[in-house]
Amino acid sequence: MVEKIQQTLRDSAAMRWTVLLLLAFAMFCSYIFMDILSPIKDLMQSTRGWDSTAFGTMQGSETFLNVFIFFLIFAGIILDKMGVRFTAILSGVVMLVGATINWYAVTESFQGSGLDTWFTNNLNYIPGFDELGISPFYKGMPASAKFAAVGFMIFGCGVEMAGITVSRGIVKWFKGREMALAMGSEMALARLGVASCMIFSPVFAKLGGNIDVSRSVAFGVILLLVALIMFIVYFFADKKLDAQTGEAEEKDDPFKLSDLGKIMSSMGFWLVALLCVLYYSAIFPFQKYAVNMLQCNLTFNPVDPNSFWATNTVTIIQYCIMLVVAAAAFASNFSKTKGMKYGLLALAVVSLIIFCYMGYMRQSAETIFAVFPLLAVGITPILGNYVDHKGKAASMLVIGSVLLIICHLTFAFILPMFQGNAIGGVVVAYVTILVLGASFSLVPASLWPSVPKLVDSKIIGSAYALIFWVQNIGLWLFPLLIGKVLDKTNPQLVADLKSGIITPEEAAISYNYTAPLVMLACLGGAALILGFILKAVDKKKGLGLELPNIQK
Ligand SMILES: C[C@H](N)C(=O)N[C@@H](CCCCN)C(=O)O
Repeated sequence: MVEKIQQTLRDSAAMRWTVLLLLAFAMFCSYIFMDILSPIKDLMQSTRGWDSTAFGTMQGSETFLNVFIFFLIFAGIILDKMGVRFTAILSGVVMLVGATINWYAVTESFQGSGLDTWFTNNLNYIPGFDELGISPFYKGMPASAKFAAVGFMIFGCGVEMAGITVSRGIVKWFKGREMALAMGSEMALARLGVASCMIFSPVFAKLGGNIDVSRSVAFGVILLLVALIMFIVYFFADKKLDAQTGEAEEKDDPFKLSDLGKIMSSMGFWLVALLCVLYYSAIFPFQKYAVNMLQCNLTFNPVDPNSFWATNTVTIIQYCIMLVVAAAAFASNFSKTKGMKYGLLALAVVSLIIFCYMGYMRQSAETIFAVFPLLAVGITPILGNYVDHKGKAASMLVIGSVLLIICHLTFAFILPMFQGNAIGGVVVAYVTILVLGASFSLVPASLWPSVPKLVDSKIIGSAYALIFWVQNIGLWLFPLLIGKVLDKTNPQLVADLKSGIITPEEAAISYNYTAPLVMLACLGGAALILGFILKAVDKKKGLGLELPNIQK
């Protein structure tokens, strides 16, 4: 019996974790591309003429096909019918195709091309969608932003498909083993991707002293090629596993439309799905504007371009320190002795302080914001472990929502008070970003492992597809809304920009972000109310959300 169990690939811890590394690294690359333009919003405005509405519409287009053409629901069906390895490769190809289109749209070669002319004159109106104000294009949107939106829509189909596929892949390889830790680790690596893109995207855009935003996107495209290679390697490992087990597990529970009905009749599922859309709408769309929000609210003293702090060597040193923070915090999860655990945590904290100091010395918003996903890298697996052994997932959702509200209100009302105070502003920004990072660990670490408690295990794939679909509605709407609210609440700035009183460069860093931030805090408020309702429903119906995943 023992001999038979040890014959399969997933029974080897090394093989299992290697497979996880392949999947997680593919997601790391995908998350880099997802936010590749976020830290260079100002450059998109100054070099490509994308105002906040154009930027927000383009960023929001990522989820358009998933939401309105129900691609995510089809992705769930494809996943259940065709299996994890086929869908993984398909999602990798779709991401790469979309990203390549997105890259071409922001290159110099696109400017003045036939496609540029065509997109300038067309796609100004999508019948049906336009009347509802939900079109991913609008009259006057720069052609490069429209074509980039087409690419980003396709990429969005691939990346969300990859998200549910990777979750199911992890279940396939880790079920009955360290599944929560594996999921937490995968999310941690994805967060490291976001931190990496915050640091490297502006570096590539400004490489060699001349600005070219397409270089950053090209960097993202190359990484997506690497992601595809990871999925191809995974394909062979997964095929070998199926050959060993003699089963095609992914086909055991085929997707049926009636499954959707079963999921939809679960109140707990809806509360979690709604909480998910509200919470994530206040995080991911914010991430796309956060760097610009800091540029607009903090006073940066220009760093001498010839100084040590302006060199790319510092970027690389800072990135290495970031890796030390992440690795030390992550490794502390596995340390056998208390001394080792606290030693690693102390190393993580000291490295984090050095990282923050370097961010301050570099006087750049993107390196300051890079600390946000970093904290999540370190503590998401720790919190996942906590949920596994101690439970309290619903309480963690509530605490995460409270922290979210506090952070957005601090950005809206307290940070602007420090304008002109270079050190005070950066300190408030760092503390708030770190607290937001803690919130972004509490919620994902407790939300995703709660889903299996709410629906039958046979329909978990469809449940993830449905929850992603609901969440994507918010991820589509809110980047767009933030952009629109920004332009509407800064009428003087928009008028001055139009009449040439201020340059696009000046305009790009002069927005007042109060209104969008209050809007995001309200989302947190709604998530908090749902969190309390969920806690009450959990208590009444005994959903088990506060119980540990691993029962002793
Ligand atoms: C954006 C995406 N739909 C999402 O929700 N991502 C989650 C992770 C979901 C679990 C993936 N294996 C996130 O917190 O990044």
